[in-house]
Amino acid sequence: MQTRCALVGMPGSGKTTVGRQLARRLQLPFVDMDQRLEEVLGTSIRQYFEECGEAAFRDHEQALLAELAAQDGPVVLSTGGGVVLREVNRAALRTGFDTVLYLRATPEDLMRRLRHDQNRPLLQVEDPLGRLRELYRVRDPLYREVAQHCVESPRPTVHGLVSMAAMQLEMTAAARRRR
Ligand SMILES: Nc1ncnc2c1ncn2[C@@H]1O[C@H](COP(=O)(O)OP(=O)(O)O)[C@@H](O)[C@H]1O
Ligand SMILES: O=C(O)C1=C[C@@H](OP(=O)(O)O)[C@@H](O)[C@H](O)C1
Ligand SMILES: [Mg+2]
Repeated sequence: MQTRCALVGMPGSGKTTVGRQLARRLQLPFVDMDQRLEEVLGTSIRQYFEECGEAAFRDHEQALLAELAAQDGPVVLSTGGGVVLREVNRAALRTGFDTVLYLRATPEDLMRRLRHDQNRPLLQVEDPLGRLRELYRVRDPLYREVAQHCVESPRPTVHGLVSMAAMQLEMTAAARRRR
């Protein structure tokens, strides 16, 4: 299948894990924005946040998304959870990709997954669940605004999410062919 798909969602929703497996299943090139940014910045995201701050990170994220959105050719793109915060990024997602999928998960589920994770700078706080709830309150409407489809399940497994995402892309591609 030839498609340009982007995955959005909260940190821990599975964008990186599901995106990689989805790309493998559909035999499409895979790009993870955070992995690319770590290569460009020459350091980990967490380290970069600590040394240069979130705003500097967001500028690099915006520049990379603009570059990726201007390319053509099939791709599965896993974004970082905060990419939807800037309107210019939401516009790039809308214009640069055929399909944007929102991997939705509740703050409580995300907390269970990320309890021992030290790589997400925004969650290295005293009350990470409170932070996740606050991020979710602000971002859930933005993910919904930018995505055509919401991929969710009460008991999601990575395999289940990959299947749901693949099905959604097949349906979108078929609808496009009929038009
Ligand atoms: N649906 C899921 N069910 C259980 N664990 C998951 C699921 N999605 C992701 N994970 C796990 O949660 C962690 C964060 O996933 P990741 O793909 O890095 O999320 P994101 O890129 O959205 O921040 C990883 O350890 C991953 O294996
Ligand atoms: O939610 C966020 O603002 C961020 C999420 C991270 O990516 P994941 O969503 O893959 O964790 C990474 O881009 C950075 O730490 C900021
Ligand atoms: Mg990720």
